[in-house]
Amino acid sequence: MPVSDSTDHEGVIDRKLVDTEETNEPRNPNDGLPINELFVSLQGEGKLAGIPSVFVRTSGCNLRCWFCDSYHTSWEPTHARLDLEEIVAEIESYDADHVVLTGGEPLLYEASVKLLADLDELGYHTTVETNGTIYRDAPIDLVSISPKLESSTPTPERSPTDVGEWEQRHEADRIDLDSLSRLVEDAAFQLKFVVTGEEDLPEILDVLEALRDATDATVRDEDVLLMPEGATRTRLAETRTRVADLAMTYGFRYTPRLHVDLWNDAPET
Ligand SMILES: C[S@@+](CC[C@H](N)C(=O)[O-])C[C@H]1O[C@@H](n2cnc3c(N)ncnc32)[C@H](O)[C@@H]1O
Ligand SMILES: Nc1nc2[nH]cc(C(=O)O)c2c(=O)[nH]1
Ligand code: SF4
Ligand SMILES: [Mg+2]
Repeated sequence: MPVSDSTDHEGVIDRKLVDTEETNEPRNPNDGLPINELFVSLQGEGKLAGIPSVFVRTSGCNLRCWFCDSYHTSWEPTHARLDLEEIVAEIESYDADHVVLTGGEPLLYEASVKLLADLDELGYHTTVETNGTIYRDAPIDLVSISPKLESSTPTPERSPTDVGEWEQRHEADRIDLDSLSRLVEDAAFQLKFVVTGEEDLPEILDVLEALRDATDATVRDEDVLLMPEGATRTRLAETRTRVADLAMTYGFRYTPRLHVDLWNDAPET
């Protein structure tokens, strides 16, 4: 069960701790990681949906999707800085053998590599949720890549706050074929595209064609998942049937967002 109030759990993050340091700078892994939340839930998305998993959510992102369901890791980063030992101790206090490292963008940080190596040594199955723009050489059991389409780009009309420089930065950085190639070559992977409608499909086909040209790894259609855009039950109800139909039409896989069905947009779920 998700822990609704992290202060009830041993070794915890005080979610009220607000640290707005700039998080995109490389740091010494010994400095730990900026952690927005750490909780146990069911993996809600992708090939491993339904598996009890501990989620470690780093704060800070190099992109700014207008629809980001983790606003406090991207548009308004909020976190406590935890040592890797504290993070591992908190993970070990839960009864789960799957760990999902997510964010924000967890591969911004060299310390994520050290955390993944420590978890690997302890025998955990690790999934990394990443936007695919940054490659790091790390022991990962499943790299869950969610390349960002044009429909994710924030504009003054569809931005949760002042868009500033982010329309250009997001658009320039959202697809990096070199990183995508190296990520799919290194580990078992899934490509999980956030989809709103049919207009997203030509770009997905283009990204797949470019990736298949760029890599020797085999990218099967069953590794490609269409995920409905929606951070709330209400929004998902508008998108999911359309996206399921598109998966059938194009021969890709559909992934639900089980946690949204179960717990809507509650934190730590
Ligand atoms: C918050 S992101 C963190 C990891 C990484 N930054 C990324 O985007 O893959 C975790 C997952 O949530 C997805 N996501 C974020 N907001 C969403 C929304 N409104 N609807 C559907 N999926 C969303 C992302 O595409 C990604 O697969
Ligand atoms: N239950 C649950 N499953 C998830 N799978 C990926 C998530 C993420 O935010 O990366 C996520 C999440 O936030 N909650
Ligand atoms: S890349 Fe991920 S964390 Fe960053 S803004 Fe987009 S959905 Fe949010
Ligand atoms: Mg999430």
